Amino acid sequence: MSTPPRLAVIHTGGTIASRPSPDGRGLTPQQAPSVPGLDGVQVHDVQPFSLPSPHMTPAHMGQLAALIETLAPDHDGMVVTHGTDTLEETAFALHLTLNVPVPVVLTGSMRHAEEVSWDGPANLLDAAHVALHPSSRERGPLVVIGGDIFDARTVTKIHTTAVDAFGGYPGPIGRIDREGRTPRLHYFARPEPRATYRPAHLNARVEILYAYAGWTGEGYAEAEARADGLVIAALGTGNLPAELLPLIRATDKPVIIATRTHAGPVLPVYGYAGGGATLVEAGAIPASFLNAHKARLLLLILLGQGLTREQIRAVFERDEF
Ligand SMILES: NC(=O)C[C@H](N)C(=O)O
Repeated sequence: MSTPPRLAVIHTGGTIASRPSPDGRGLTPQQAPSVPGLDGVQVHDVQPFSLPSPHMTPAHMGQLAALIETLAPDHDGMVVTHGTDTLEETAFALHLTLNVPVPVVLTGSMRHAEEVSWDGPANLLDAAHVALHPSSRERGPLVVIGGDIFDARTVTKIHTTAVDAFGGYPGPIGRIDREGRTPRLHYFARPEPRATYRPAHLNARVEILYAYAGWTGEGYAEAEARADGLVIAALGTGNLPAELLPLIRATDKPVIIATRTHAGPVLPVYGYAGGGATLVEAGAIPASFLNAHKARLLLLILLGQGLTREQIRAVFERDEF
């Protein structure tokens, strides 16, 4: 008799575990959900935290990675339930640090268990099927929401309330549907090799600044003084008002230029003061196509690994993430 597949479900909180609190003060994580309708699978539930995801920190992400590494040898697939607000950050932190052969799939819900349109059970079942499917191996941590399968590098939350709240450029890398009770899973591309990192700590201070028309650098000097590195959500292909150029030139800390635009790479093409070409010439590092909060996590991890500014530049330039 063959042994049943073993699935670990790691619960961290979020709306998928939330209900209206009895004191009428709004939704709070209260009860981890169970996977519905998974016959013939040995499910092992673990609950390291019960957090709304805005309370998630890099330290929690590090604890989660360590837990996944401990559980991986005894499981065939792993699901992580998570609040959707910072789900993409945890997924990316795991993508950068985890090196386990077992598929790891993050999911959450946009509606809570007492709403008529609760999306938790279907997302959880989809995530479980994806995690146990052999084609999900070697792809790094995945995110499954609304039947779409995303990779951790590009996925992002694109809507505050819709059930299909996740997207990102260029979009899903796969799709899961069910024919009756049978899962039908398709991937649109082959797995790719990816770099992983082993930071000694996740304590570096990395702050994000958000650019806007008329910004003359308010907040920059304070952030630069206290942080180990900065990320700027800059304009378009990675441009800033002219006032930022001398400020960036004056620091030898890593300053990563991401974009506040929702898709596309940062390219140092403009030569006017503050244009991307001048920022790079002044020492800034383009974030490639990572959004500001993912670029922040990569920088945090590279600083925790002890990399110099030039080594950090090489990682971003070569897309080693
Ligand atoms: N849909 C959700 O899970 C949102 C919730 N605020 C969270 O991220 O914990």
